[in-house]
Amino acid sequence: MTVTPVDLSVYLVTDAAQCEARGRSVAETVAQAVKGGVTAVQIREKHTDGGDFLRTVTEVAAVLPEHVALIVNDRVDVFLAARAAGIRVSGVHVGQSDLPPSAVRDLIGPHAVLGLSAATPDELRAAAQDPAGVHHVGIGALHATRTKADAPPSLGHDGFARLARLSDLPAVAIGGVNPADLPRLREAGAAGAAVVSGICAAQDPSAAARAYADAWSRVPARSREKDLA
Ligand SMILES: Cc1ncc(COP(=O)(O)OP(=O)(O)O)c(N)n1
Ligand SMILES: Cc1ncsc1CCOP(=O)(O)O
Ligand SMILES: [Mg+2]
Repeated sequence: MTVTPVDLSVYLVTDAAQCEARGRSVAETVAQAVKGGVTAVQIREKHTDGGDFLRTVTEVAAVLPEHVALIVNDRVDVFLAARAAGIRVSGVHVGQSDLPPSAVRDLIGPHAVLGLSAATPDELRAAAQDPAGVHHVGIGALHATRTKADAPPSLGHDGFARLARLSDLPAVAIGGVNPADLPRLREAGAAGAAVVSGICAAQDPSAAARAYADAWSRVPARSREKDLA
């Protein structure tokens, strides 16, 4: 696995319904959020057909600066179709009930980002040992969330830190993450925070993203070894 480094510190995961409820498309929301400091974007479409999903990925890619990773949730076929069409997509995020990481890696190749959800010690250890080369893990839910009905139970900060410590993979927290959580997450060695409603449902996605980016940068980066010792 030789993946280009990705900044996951302020990781926006999109929700079309939340964006539309604010009168914006997903791409408009992403464009505003990037101005506020979002560093990575995942397109998550749970109720959309393949064609519309691909259109959204295409629209988002068109507004995304080169340095911001674009990750596709669940749909390896949409990632492959986008890449085949010459759209800059960085990788795929899958969960425990999606295609297994090894199958995804075979399809996306050695250079694409592969994110995997993990919510238990066994899932964390398996991710770390997976020869497919999982690039990072999404650990959640940090707090209760209304965005995902079947989200795993809340871990809280202590639970997140305990899980993150079990592997050397970069770990992002997800689920009800607010800007106030970011200093504690960074101190626990997190690579970042994945956020849906905190940005998609915000009146001003740029200001919301800036609040996350500022909160992240308030805590100096420390070596992961030191953080997790
Ligand atoms: C960064 C990140 N972490 C976790 C998830 C959740 O993925 P999954 O468990 O597959 O659930 P769905 O998002 O597919 O409903 C994620 N999407 N991103
Ligand atoms: C996709 C996902 N996976 C675990 S919790 C969650 C939803 C997080 O959404 P929000 O940031 O609005 O709580
Ligand atoms: Mg999934």
